[in-house]
Amino acid sequence: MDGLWESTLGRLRGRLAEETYATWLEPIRFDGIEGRIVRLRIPNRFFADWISARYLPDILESLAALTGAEGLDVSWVVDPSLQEQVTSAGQVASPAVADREVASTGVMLAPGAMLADEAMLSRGARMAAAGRVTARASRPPVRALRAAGELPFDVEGGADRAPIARPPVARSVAADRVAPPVESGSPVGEQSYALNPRYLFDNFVVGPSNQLAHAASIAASSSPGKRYNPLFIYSKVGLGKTHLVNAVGHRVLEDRRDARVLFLSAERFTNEFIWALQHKRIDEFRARYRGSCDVLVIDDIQFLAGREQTQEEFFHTFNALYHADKQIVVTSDVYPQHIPEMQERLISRFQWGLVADIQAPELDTRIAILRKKAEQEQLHLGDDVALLVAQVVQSNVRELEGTLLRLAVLADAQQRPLDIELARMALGAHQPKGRDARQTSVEDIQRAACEYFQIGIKELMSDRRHRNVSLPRMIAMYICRERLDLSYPMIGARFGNKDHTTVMNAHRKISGLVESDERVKRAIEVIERKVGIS
Ligand SMILES: Nc1ncnc2c1ncn2[C@@H]1O[C@H](COP(=O)(O)OP(=O)(O)OP(=O)(O)O)[C@@H](O)[C@H]1O
Repeated sequence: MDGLWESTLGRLRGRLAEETYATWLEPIRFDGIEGRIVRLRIPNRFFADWISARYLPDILESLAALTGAEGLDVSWVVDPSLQEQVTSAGQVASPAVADREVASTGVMLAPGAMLADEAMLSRGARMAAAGRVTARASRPPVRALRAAGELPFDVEGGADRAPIARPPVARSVAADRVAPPVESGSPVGEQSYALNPRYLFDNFVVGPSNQLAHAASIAASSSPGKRYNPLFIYSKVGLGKTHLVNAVGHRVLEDRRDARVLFLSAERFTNEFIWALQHKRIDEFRARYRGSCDVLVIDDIQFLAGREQTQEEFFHTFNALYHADKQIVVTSDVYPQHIPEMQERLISRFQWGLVADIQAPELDTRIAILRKKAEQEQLHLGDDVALLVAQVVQSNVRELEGTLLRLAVLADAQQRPLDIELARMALGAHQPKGRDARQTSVEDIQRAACEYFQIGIKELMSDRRHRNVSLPRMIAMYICRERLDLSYPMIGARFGNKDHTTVMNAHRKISGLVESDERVKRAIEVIERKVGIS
């Protein structure tokens, strides 16, 4: 368990100032995971809000990647004995009082708020970490945070009536205790702190499955607001939408350091909107999203489904930005028309610019992603292990990365190299066995066939009857029929809408040749081996 927590912290450590790390992360005690609940002990309640606002998504993401658990949530336990560690980091504290009083004043620090410069971490915040926040003393730190651009609004006025800071729910903020947003304020490009620093174009692997979305993202970021506005990217979960749109934000800031880039989830947009309404701060909210923003990136827009009032607000935000030539980037898990309970006028606006999808990556792209990830994590990854993992995990890049990291942790725990034996042992239960090739896709087979016969995918899909093309096509169809659980019409549809009789004929013909023609037999063997179903 300790190793798991250490690995999790290790991933955060490199990205934070040493002082920040020592102040906020070192004092946390990890008491394990029960079911989906991660048990964390903290010195005082302030930690719960602070960590939630800044580090919790990353912590949970790491834990999920390392353990394979999904939908993790946190249970916080205040343990005043940990206060010592905080104070020994250079603070003076009166812990128990502070903890009780922070809870009772209900001063709430923006769960989910955008990151302020860690290096600018205010003394007030550190005092709060050290428990020096009392009912009255809580105000200076909040003011200090505001001054440092870490809190947007004056939360002091409503402190008496403000909701009590409850243990936050990871990744979702209940609408009745939504967080105030962080205001822009000063330093150049400070809005970029909302962007995930790991999600760059440089470490995004491009393949046929994401080429269009990638190219459109590059174009949108090189001339924001001019081409592809809005840019709408959709895909199933874990295929790189968030990564790409973060990369757009980073690229815009690289080109123009003072650009105001706002990145947030639609959930957060909703929560801030409700908060602003409740606290009569709607003008500030609008100024932020309509007036002082050059690029607005909204992740997971489908979250607005059925939320009429927020959709209305977003509609006006969209119009204001669009007419001011500001870039809008939106992601979704489905095509605009398929988002349920979404206003027609929004759906049509989403299609004004460019709509690009990301498909599940092909085998080669999956392998390249694994290599890139291994390079980043400084893991030695043999070709055979990369191939095996890429064959086993096909439909979700997050899962692909998680599998690799789990193997690395396992190798570490067993003090042995991350080699094919270990990978086979660990992934054994998931390996395609014999003719069970559910993990292999038609596209994988098509690509492998094209590679073997040195023809292009377009030719394979075409109606050309020249033997150089028709033989590879028939062989690919034959393998699909033999190895995948697909009907003739289904296969035909995936080969450029061919009739099912074409597939039947191909299957019959190759079934005959496989016995008599060594070259055909060999081609089938090699292609099947390449896609992992030999
Ligand atoms: N082409 C790629 N190259 C490198 N890494 C990738 C690629 N695609 C996805 N990833 C990685 O996979 C993980 C999941 O990606 P991301 O969070 O962007 O997916 P998503 O589509 O936004 O998922 P969700 O729908 O769950 O929000 C991230 O760690 C991301 O860096």
